[in-house]
Amino acid sequence: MSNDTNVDDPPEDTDSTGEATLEAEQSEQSQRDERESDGERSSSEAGGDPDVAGGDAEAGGDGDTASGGRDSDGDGGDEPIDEFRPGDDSSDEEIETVETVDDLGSSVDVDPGVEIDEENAEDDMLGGLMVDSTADIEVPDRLVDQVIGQDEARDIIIKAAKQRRHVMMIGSPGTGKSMLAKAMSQLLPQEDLQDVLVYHNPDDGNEPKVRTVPAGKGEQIIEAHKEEARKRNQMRSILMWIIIAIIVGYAIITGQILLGILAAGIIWLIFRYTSRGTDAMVPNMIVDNGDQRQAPFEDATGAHAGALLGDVRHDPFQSGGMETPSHDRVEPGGIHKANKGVLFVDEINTLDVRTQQKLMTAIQEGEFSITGQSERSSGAMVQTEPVPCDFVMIAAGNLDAMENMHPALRSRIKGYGYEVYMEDTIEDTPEMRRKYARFVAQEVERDGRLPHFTRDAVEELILEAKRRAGRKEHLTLHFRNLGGLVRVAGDIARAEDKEFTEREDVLQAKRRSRSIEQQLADDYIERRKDYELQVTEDGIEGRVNGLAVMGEDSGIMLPVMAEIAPAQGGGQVIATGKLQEMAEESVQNVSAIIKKFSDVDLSEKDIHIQFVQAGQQGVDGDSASITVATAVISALEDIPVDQSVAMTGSLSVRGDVLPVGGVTHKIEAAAKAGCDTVIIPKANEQDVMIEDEYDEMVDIVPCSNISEVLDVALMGEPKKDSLVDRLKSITGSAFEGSQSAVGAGGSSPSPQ
Ligand SMILES: Nc1ncnc2c1ncn2[C@@H]1O[C@H](COP(=O)(O)OP(=O)(O)OP(=O)(O)O)[C@@H](O)[C@H]1O
Repeated sequence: MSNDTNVDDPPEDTDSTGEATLEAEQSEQSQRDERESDGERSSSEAGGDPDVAGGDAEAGGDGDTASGGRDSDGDGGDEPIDEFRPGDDSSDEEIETVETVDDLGSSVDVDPGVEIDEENAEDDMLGGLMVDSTADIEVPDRLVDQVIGQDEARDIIIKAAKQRRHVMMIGSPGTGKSMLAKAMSQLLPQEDLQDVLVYHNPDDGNEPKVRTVPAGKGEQIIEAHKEEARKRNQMRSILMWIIIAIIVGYAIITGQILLGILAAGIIWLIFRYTSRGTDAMVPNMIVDNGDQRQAPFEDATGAHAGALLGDVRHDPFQSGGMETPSHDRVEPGGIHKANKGVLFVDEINTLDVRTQQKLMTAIQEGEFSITGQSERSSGAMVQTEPVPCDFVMIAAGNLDAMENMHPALRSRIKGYGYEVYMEDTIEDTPEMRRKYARFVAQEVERDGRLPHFTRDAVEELILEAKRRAGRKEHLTLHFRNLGGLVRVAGDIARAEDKEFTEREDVLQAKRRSRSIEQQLADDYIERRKDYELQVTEDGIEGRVNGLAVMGEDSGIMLPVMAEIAPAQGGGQVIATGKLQEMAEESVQNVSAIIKKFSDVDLSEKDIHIQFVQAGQQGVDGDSASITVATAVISALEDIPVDQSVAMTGSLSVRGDVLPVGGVTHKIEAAAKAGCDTVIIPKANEQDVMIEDEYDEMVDIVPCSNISEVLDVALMGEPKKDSLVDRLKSITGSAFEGSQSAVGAGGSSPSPQ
């Protein structure tokens, strides 16, 4: 045998030593088991345990033939395997040592690698970054340094990596949950990595043995076993041909040629049949970390039970020498491949309850046997010894995920780790804008084919990030969508063979990459125009152009109509479908004011409210409450509403107009629909980031009180003036005090 293999090389004396290799490994395994049962160690510590590694060396070198490949002291003795690391080999010199968490502060700020004009940083869209294009910006190597915003989540990831704690990240899609999980795997120490081998168990074929060895060692063991099997087969084959030659020779001499050929055939078959057993000696390496340069990252999102927990394949030939040995059919699950690394499960609630329970056991025990997942498969008969799965779990999802997740699993994560809510927006500061410029550089580098972005193009993207935040002086943290815009803009520039992606390309990309909701909303506006449902001229009593949000980034105009009729019994608010509740609330809010300025007794009236042509979408928040209030007051007082006005805002019982979300998209929708004036809550004034093209089309009127709303929206002096005066006298300016208590909610789940 060649001497350049390793400590596990089987000895020269093939047959006996072949057995010896396996026996030694197995006896070492059983010793280990005994030690484990004595509480001496757990399998999760196996990687660093010199006993195991030493035993391993013993196993391989049992025939005194441990080669000099790793025997650096030249004594021909056994080198303990735990001293072997992939990096030990001179051919592996280029392997970088992954920096560990100890090299990190808790909050890392990365130098963009360019000069900053501090004086003008505040006013500059790029926060004073003195660059001509993103090509001048340095992108940090480590993923954790590329994460923008989400400071709390980032600090927790760094801390959790140090302490090997589980983390649950809840938040909107595309805010960096899986990016942070990957970043964590770069922070975990690489030295702990292990290979996992599954062996045939001669005592019980249905309970394969499991053994862990330091990363890189598994490959050598497999090679040694294969070499051993090959040699044994070679010997058998020589023996077989000698016997066949003797039989054929004898047959020729005695003239019984046919009988001789038959006998030779039988001999050949017997040898073939029995030689299969030799291959069964080769272990099955189910986790191979030999080439792994960092702790493993396993994304088990949407994985079925087998992919997550491991499986044993079905064997259609279960007897007659045709069967595949059970250890060879063992497949690892994500939990096993993530051993010593990170297991990331997004939308954790989509895992079925049984799988979540098993995942819980795996987290608790740090090891989990592999068995066939399908009851009807022959794999279900097989159950391996426990396989190590000492991973850090990062569970992710949105708020629903948390509600539907197994409470005990959540408690495991919470009890042994951290929970963090991902932010949707971040304060707009010069430093942050510099990071957003770096984000563009990161995305260009990640894609690898896009032309770098000019300064103007980056400015336009940062402006879009502001716009998408829907909250004053904030930037959106929905980076996946923003990254999508970067890619579309880059693709446009690339298609035109440009050296750089320019502002014009970003503007074009914005038009092209409209969301489905935006496309629907535009289509909706067009169709309403066709049928003349959109009224944007004259005055109509009890009809108000309300505004709503569709999806995350588009607005829609939804007229509201009110009609007052004498009540049959007690007065009621009548609206259609699910909107009933919302209409009732709005009417209740306005009723206190109505009682003060009007003699009409609302309890004697039925108030009918119709959200014209509305589906359920867009009007489930309370942003339509000033719309409903205006429609009701107009119907009650018989004063027409100017149809060129659209409005959005929430109403307090005292008549204050409170802030709402999505004003930018709503204003744009009103402009598209042909309105001249849009009433918005005063508190939302700074959230307005409409595109230039709509600037000229509409007047934006911020209002803080219902009297101001009615002053703008109603027509027909002097009736209107007297109403507004009466309202002004009864509704104070309680607003100043109340607005701070209400968040704009631009990106919160419901306020629309
Ligand atoms: N905070 C961030 N900083 C920099 N880039 C980010 C950030 N968040 C997301 N990205 C970019 O967006 C891409 C998608 O993000 P990621 O897959 O981490 O989102 P997620 O929160 O896991 O979403 P989902 O829940 O839909 O899987 C990332 O690959 C990265 O390019």
